[in-house]
This record gives sequence, structure tokens and C-alpha cells, in this order.
Amino acid sequence: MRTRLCLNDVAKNFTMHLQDGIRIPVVAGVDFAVEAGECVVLGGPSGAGKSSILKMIYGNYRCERGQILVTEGETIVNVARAEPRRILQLRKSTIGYVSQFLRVIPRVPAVAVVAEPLVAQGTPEDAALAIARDLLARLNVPEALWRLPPATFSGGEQQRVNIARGFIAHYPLLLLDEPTASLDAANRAVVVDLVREKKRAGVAMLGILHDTDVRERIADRIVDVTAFSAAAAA
Ligand SMILES: Nc1ncnc2c1ncn2[C@@H]1O[C@H](COP(=O)(O)OP(=O)(O)OP(=O)(O)O)[C@@H](O)[C@H]1O
Repeated sequence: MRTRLCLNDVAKNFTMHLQDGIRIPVVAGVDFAVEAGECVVLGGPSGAGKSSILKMIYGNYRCERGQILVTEGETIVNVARAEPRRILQLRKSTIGYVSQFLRVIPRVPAVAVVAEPLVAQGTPEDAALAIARDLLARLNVPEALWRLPPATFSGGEQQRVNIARGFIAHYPLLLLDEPTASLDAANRAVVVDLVREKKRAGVAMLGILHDTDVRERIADRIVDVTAFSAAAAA
């Protein structure tokens, strides 16, 4: 199956229960698909709903209406109606999420933090650790840090550990939430290469990328969410 992600007529509002039930419309009528091997970038101004769309696909936000169809092998799963346990299964095998923020796990060395998603997918630990070391080296994380837990790392070092962790495993669908924010040019170029390698491996990617240079180098298509936020406000 070529289509890995398909959103049909998705709508999202927030209701602020502690503030007189004020309703904030975010998006409506969201319709687009992402095919295997392409990188689609969400465009539109700040507050238009890009992050909310990514969070709905990852199952962090519920949507009020519509379908979010994710291809898992020969099966199609509607994330919009899936049980939490099903969503956790999808996150292990099918949907990866790369953000700029690392959730630090106490006492676990950086190399094991990076290797963990690959081990969870069934790769033997030694092989996964070797791939993790290779990725940390590519992302210019100093070798002296690999055996330390990332809690004390600089913001940029933690971000690069997180990128390595996000790219190491094979997820047929990868969500990119500003993965290059505040990286230097050399490391941005590494992320561009990693995205191109994933494309060649047939991974479907959907991203938010404010960096226009990176966006131009990796985006096959831009989906502008302005029309979806206008539809919600109407
Ligand atoms: N958890 C939440 N509770 C209430 N409102 C929210 C929540 N998350 C997002 N919003 C609102 O939804 C709208 C869309 O926000 P979102 O973060 O999706 O936009 P964005 O396009 O990603 O913006 P940016 O480019 O600035 O990150 C905003 O008006 C925001 O205030």
C-alpha cells in the first residue's frame, strides 16, 4: 500500500472547561494524504493548527470529527477512534515522532536511550547499540558523552540525542516536529541526509519545519493549513 496516512474531514476544537467552557476552533475539513517515500510539510502562520494536526495523528489530541487512517502492514487503523492501547502499539511499530525535546530517562546512558526504539522493534541489543553509536557520531555528539545519561547535556546535545533516537528505528510513518530548530548548519545538514535516507527506504514523513532552507531541501509538497483554520472559524 502506497498511502501511509490519510486524513478525511478532520476537525478539532478545544473547550476550556475551567473558563466558562470557551470553545476555541482550531481546524476543520482537514483532508490530505502522505504516500510512502514522500515528505510533506505543514505550512501556515503561527497558531494555524500545525502542531495540533501532528498531535492528533500521534494520538495525543482527540479530534471531534473525521478519520485519521494509518497503514499498518496490510491493515488500516483509524487513529481518531482507536483505543489508547492500540495507539501505543502503533507508536512502537508504525508511527515515529521526532521533536526537538528529549524526555530524559534517569540513569540510562545516551547510547542506550538512542538504541531503545530499535531494541523494542526486535533488533539484538549489541547491533542496536552499534547503530546508535554511528548515529551519535554522525550528529557530532562527543564520544565521551555516549556512556553518560543525557540529563546534564546541553540543550543542543540533548536535541541531537533525541534526533538519533527518532531516526534509528524503522517506522513506516515519521512525524517531524521542528527537528532542526536551533541546530547549527552542520547538524541541520545531517538531519537533511537522514530524511533523504528515510525517503529512499520508503518512509512517509509529515513535518513542521520553520527553517526555510531545510524545508526547501526535503519537502516534496507543502500542505497549507490556513484553509483548515479558516474553515474552523467560519
Ligand atoms: N492544549 C491546548 N489547549 C487549548 N488551546 C490549544 C491547545 N493546543 C493548541 N491550542 C490552540 O490551538 C491553536 C493552534 O495551535 P497550534 O499549536 O496547533 O498552532 P501552530 O500552527 O502549530 O503554531 P506555531 O507555528 O506557533 O507552533 C492556537 O490558537 C492554540 O492556542
